Amino acid sequence: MGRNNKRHRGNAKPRDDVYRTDLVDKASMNNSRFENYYQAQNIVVAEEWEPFLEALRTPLPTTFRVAGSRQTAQSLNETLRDIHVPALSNVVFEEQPIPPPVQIPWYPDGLAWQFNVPKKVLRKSPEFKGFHSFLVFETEVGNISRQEAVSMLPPLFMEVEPHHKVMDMCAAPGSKTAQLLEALHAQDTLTSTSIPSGLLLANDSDHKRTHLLIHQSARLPSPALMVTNLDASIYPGIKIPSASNPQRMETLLFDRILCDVPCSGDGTMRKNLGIWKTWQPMDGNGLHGLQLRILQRAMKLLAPKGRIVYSTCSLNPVENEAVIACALKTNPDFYLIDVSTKLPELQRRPGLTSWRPTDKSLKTSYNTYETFMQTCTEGETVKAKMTPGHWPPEDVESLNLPRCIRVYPHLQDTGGFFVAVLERRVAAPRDKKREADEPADIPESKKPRLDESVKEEISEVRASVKDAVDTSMKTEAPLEEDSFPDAPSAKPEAPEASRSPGPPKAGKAKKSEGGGSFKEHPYTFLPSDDATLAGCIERLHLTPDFPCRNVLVRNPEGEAARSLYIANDIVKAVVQHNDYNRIRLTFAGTKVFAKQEAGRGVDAQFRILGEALPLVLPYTDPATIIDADLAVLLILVQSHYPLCSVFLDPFKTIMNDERPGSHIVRIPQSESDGASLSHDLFLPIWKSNVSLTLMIDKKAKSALSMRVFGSDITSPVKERLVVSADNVEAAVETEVEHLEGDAAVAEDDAMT
Ligand SMILES: C[S@@+](CC[C@H](N)C(=O)[O-])C[C@H]1O[C@@H](n2cnc3c(N)ncnc32)[C@H](O)[C@@H]1O
Repeated sequence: MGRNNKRHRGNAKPRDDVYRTDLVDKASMNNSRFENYYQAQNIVVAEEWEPFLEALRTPLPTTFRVAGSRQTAQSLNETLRDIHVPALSNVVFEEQPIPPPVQIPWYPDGLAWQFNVPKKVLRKSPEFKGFHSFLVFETEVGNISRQEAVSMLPPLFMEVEPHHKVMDMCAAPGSKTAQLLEALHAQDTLTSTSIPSGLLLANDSDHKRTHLLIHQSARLPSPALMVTNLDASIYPGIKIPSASNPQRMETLLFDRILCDVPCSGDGTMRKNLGIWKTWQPMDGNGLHGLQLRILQRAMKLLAPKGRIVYSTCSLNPVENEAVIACALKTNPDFYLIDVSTKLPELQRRPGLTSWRPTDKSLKTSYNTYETFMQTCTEGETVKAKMTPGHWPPEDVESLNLPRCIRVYPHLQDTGGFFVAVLERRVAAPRDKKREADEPADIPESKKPRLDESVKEEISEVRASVKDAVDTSMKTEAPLEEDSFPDAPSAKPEAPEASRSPGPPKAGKAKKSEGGGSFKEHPYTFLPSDDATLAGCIERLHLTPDFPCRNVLVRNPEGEAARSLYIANDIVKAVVQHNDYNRIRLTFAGTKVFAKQEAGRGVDAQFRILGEALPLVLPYTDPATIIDADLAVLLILVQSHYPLCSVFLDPFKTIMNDERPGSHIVRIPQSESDGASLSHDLFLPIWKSNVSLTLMIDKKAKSALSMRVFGSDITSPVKERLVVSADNVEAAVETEVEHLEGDAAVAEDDAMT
């Protein structure tokens, strides 16, 4: 977003309105610097130039994807295809036909969609209004993710498998992290393990943004997730015990690394209109150094035969092909993979082999670094940002740069994007491990010999480290990406600097960028015979194969007090063998159990968190799962604390006989009285002395209600029980229990 980007707060017009391209005059979407620069680069052939510019000036469609690895994904997609799309197929608004949503042709299994409907239609057309509410609800519970189409590409090229060790170097706010997590969990079913053996380490140098990322990722709770807050360009080696000899420590190398680096973001102009006004070539020139250092660090951390995906939402070759070329030249055991047959429906253009950087003066673009230098007088500050690496190397043809992918707005009505997929040839693991271990400042004597131009590049890069850090916030994924127009905010207030891609900040590097004070609670794994844990396992009917040695707590005392988390073996190994302050570990694993007051005369005990149920279910004794039906579900969804006595038998008798505490109910796939459930549903409930509660949050309850009963039938506020003469005592008891219970949950939430 441009320098003059205004922030919108309080009663000001919401950002979404201001930045809608259909509300901004097309005539103001001009920038001769931009046009001259990109014409000089020949980024598209002459006949495509006008369609390219025209597409850039047209509103970007709304795009979303159905979250892939959830049990509900397929049936939700069917609901979209078979119910919503037909219902939206003949909508006419103010005498204009409005096209229904369509599937994005290249996205696997048809799980990604797009539609292009003005906000007015979403608000006023009854058909689209209903569809919009459906999207908002399903987004809030994590079944749908609003994401720009092109931003869905990098994770697809990663080809992540559940056993992979994956790193997302610049991860916040986390839309791609969520996709990577889904891929790690791709094999989840309710009968197989829900704990992948792999790892996803998501990192971002902005501390506040790492918390947004954690919030986003909570939609797919994963014991395989870790979040750190470091500068990716100097990411330290992480120690884990060697697989062959657990007494020996080795450096963790990753099978897959995503470098979705900070960039100038001119591929997002259809959405971030401020860029039209402010674009200038130094935006990209200034970021090249940081982008290169992040990619080079990723190369050091990659396992032999591993894969790196480098991506930007910039069209600028200086931020794209130039970075790839420099990185390949300094790391000859890497090469660009030919991915031309992957996602065959994706229309793309090849990477460039020639480009002509220019500087602030914009007088001309220059063929070579040498010509550029000849035009500069000594001491011109602008030179500091231009290095030989900004230009194509002499042997550019040998690097296979056309294997990079360029996506342009006019090809398939998307944003502009760049992706390169790099693989490491097999190399001696010993050397690779040592390189990975070394931080950025490798002693001169140990450095591999480099040719002169590369040496010069590196010294320039080092000289501009501070500068690059200042500019690193230039483009961050805009945070509204995750919600639909008019949707209530589902996330904490975003930090000011991250609301939109902003201009480089002058002055010192921000404290939060991987260097300031770090105040997170430590991570303590409980002994598997911990008495509280054993009690929890017994009460929740967990099977002996439940991985109790992987349960951790996060409080200064290291006690099983209010919340229990679970992390898989590799996350545990990283936590136990690395100082969490050094790697600025902000999050590890996922919360599965929380303590809850049980009511009068019953001890507080742990309950299963609704969102963690898919994780815990494979470890639950099936004989203890209580059968219910759509009539039971209707009452649980409609009321907050229905008395056991309001249900019909056999459910009523079963629940009356159950002890107070956490239980799981199963509602089989069925249809009745207009309600329809397309697959078996498992839900956590809580039994107090005399009543039941469905233990999922309000939004999840509403989304469930819409899905099964066709509308939101949940009670807007806590209803008071209708008290008749024969249930007055029970009703009073229920109210007291829930007041106690609510207080405990509120306290618990505040603690975690
Ligand atoms: C393009 S955004 C990433 C978007 C993210 N991958 C997603 O899909 O939601 C770039 C991110 O890089 C982060 N960043 C900037 N400089 C960094 C550095 N030196 N190390 C790590 N992260 C950095 C920014 O805070 C920003 O969140």
